[in-house]
Amino acid sequence: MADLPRRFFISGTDTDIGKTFVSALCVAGLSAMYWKPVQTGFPPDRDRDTVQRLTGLGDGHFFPERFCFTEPLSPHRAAEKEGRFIRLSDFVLPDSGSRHLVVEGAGGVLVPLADDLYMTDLIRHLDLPVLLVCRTGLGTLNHTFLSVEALKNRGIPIAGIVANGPFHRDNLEDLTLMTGVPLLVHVPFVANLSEVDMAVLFRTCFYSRQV
Ligand SMILES: Nc1ncnc2c1ncn2[C@@H]1O[C@H](COP(=O)(O)OP(=O)(O)OP(=O)(O)O)[C@@H](O)[C@H]1O
Ligand SMILES: C[C@H](N)[C@H](N)CCCCCC(=O)O
Ligand SMILES: [Mg+2]
Repeated sequence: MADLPRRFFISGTDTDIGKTFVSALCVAGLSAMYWKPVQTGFPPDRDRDTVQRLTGLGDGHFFPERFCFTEPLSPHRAAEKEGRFIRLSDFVLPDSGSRHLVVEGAGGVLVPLADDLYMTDLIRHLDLPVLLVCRTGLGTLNHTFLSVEALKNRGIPIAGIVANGPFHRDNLEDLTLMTGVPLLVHVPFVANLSEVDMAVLFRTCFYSRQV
């Protein structure tokens, strides 16, 4: 099984890349706790609810967001539109006890939380290793290499890459060979989410290595 730390931060190479989907996999497969520190576009978007729907787990697996903003924007702009301000001191990592803890970011690794405050600053503040979610197709090499460089340059440990989407052997090999970051797992595209058992899919993905 791909080694996963007890507590980790799921970031990605972009928004809409599959962080919540991969979070749901990990929460289901590890019976973990889930925390989305900053949610924008709520309502209607709430990743916490999506993870609960996909996993079928009870409220006890979910910590409340530290910030929810209405506008579906970058957190710094969403906060500004509500006259609010995000500071690092606002964030305290919740205690998940003996359970795994999955923390999901918003967008990619350098999304701004405020002027001169970025998602990477939050990751370092929480002192968590990163699972970096990327797409599998054309374009992922550049996006992933840029994200890996941003994390490495800030001394943020990367637990591994999660390649999310249709299988692409060359890209999956290059992603790890050219970054030195382990490819933890390839998550396939699931056509019918209503029929998938996320815990089973987690074990299928994380216990059997495809490349
Ligand atoms: N492997 C997959 N199979 C099927 N659908 C997927 C898969 N990965 C992601 N999706 C779908 O793609 C959409 C975007 O995924 P997701 O919400 O996880 O992105 P995100 O990175 O969490 O976005 P945000 O930055 O807003 O948090 C969702 O509708 C999700 O269900
Ligand atoms: C609204 C969206 N679903 C995310 N929650 C926030 C994504 C911020 C992306 C900012 C950017 O990289 O341009
Ligand atoms: Mg999400």
